[in-house]
Amino acid sequence: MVSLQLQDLGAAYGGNQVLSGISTPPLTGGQLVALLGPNAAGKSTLFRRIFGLLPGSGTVHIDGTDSPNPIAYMPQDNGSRPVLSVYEAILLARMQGRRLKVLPEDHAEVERVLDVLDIGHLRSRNAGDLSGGQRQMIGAAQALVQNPRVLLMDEPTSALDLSRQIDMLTLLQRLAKEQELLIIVALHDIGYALRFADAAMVIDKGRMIACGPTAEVVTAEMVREVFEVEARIEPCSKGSPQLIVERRAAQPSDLRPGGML
Ligand SMILES: Nc1ncnc2c1ncn2[C@@H]1O[C@H](COP(=O)(O)OP(=O)(O)OP(=O)(O)O)[C@@H](O)[C@H]1O
Repeated sequence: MVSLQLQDLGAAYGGNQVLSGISTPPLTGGQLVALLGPNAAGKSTLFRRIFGLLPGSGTVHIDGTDSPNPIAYMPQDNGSRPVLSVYEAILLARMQGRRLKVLPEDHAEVERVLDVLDIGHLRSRNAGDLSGGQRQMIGAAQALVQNPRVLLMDEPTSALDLSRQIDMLTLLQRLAKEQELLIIVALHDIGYALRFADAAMVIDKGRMIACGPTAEVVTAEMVREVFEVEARIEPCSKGSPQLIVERRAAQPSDLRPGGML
């Protein structure tokens, strides 16, 4: 089974150090892992560093696979290629790092992901003419069609409506289990992390705060410290944990004369 371990990763843009000392225990396939952190914490940068788009210190270890391209990365905004149809854009993603000749199995894979994501009706549309949510679904298709063992997805639900958010996270949870993939999703919705993720990584100001089983990592204390919000985590009537946000946590600056309190 695939496993990914980060050791002391760092990354910088120019002279600006954005990530440092990011380490994890081995994260094994079969799990959906939520990557959590406030705006500008370094989540996208961490994905770029793991995927090899950014140089930096430290090591990314991948074991348990002989795939030449074990990792796929879905960026926050996959941009658009107005000259391609949706089908062609997904096929192009499939061929990256493979070979020049398109084989029947490549077309079969494109058909498979169109079907899995229920976006077959978009196949002939111009990839540049899609809505934000449709573009996000195409981005997911472009990552899945590469048949990765490790899938990094940067806020894959941010542009989706409520039912599609649930569909997407349910699908990722199922794919992780059925195909023993390691799927890491950056999320802003901590409630979704509690509901869907087996494990969670929390980063803040470019540092790893916690990494482990979701129930151990996502606590009211962590939410207060990292997200500056007072919240409770309580089981809903069906027994699953949910986040109940009460208010913004008081900050030292709020206590100064003229501050919020
Ligand atoms: N291409 C870049 N050049 C210079 N600085 C960058 C670049 N991309 C990101 N940064 C900076 O790196 C820091 C981390 O950004 P990053 O996009 O990784 O955060 P994030 O956790 O994904 O944020 P968000 O939740 O807002 O998407 C920020 O201070 C950001 O301004």
